Amino acid sequence: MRTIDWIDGAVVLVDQTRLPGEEVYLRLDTVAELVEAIQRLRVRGAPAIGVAGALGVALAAKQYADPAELAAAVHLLETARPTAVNLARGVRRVAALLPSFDAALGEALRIRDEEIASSKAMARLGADLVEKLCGADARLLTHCNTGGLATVVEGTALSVVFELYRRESLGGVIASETRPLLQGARLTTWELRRAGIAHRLAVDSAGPFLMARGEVDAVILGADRICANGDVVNKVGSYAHALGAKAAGIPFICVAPESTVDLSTPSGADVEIEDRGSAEVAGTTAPEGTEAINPAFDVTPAHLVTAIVTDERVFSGRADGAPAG
Ligand SMILES: CSC[C@H]1O[C@H](OP(=O)(O)O)[C@H](O)[C@@H]1O
Repeated sequence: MRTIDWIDGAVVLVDQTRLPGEEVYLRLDTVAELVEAIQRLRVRGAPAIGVAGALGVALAAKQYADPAELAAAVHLLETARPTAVNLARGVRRVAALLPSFDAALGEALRIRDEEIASSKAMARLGADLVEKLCGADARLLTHCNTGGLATVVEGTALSVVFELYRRESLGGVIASETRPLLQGARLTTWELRRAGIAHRLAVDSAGPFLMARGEVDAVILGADRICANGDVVNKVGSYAHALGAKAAGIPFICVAPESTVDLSTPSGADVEIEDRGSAEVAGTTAPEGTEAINPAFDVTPAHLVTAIVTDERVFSGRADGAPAG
């Protein structure tokens, strides 16, 4: 089953807030329902929300005949979450074909199919790189969730893990839990268990120490936006893992499709980092009224990134191909 798809005139997606306990599929018939799903992370992950936004524009074309209402719906989709470039990019690409519903849906389905193909290509390129850098049986640490749940099928960084497993060249996987929403603890473990891949869970802050202790051969994770200078914007905690990898002298590998590369954004300093508010961090743990700071993403500077694997290339340094400054 795909994470998200267009079925019988509606967007159908697995509600990731119900995982790992319940695999529940939602049928969304309105733009408002889809925007809520994106904002609540019922659907999440840069490529997946790019597909969601694209399909949402088709939904809008079906729902709104009035041009002003249609434009308002498109804006709600485009701004549902600010950091992953895929969302706004997918929305804008399909919105260019409005008001035709058929043209919009056709383009949205092309974006869906492109992400499916991207996952397969990243799996091959990424597994080749891990074997080149680490030899066989690499012990990998991964952060957040980058499997099929973050795309449509297979995933980005986790598609490399799946490919190494298929090649019988995977030495182990540590999934960091990824506070506060626990994408690693809830979703990556669910995907690895379903695939029959042995793994262990670790608290986020253990990552650098496990690397220093020689228990990790490479860090492999995804991205929400790769900037022109090669800075990687990804789930908060990625930067700490990158510092740990640098200190331990092991590779730090980012895996993301070209749809996540944004050459119009010069560096990570130019990216809006979504702050999701106190409640997700303070929750029921901290005393009532405790204020929390909750950036959902952080920026790993290009100099800490060993390599970026996309569906088309493997590179280090600048993403735009310009000479290093
Ligand atoms: C393959 S994209 C995965 C990427 O998206 C996640 O963010 P969120 O769960 O908030 O949508 C995280 O940054 C992952 O690395």
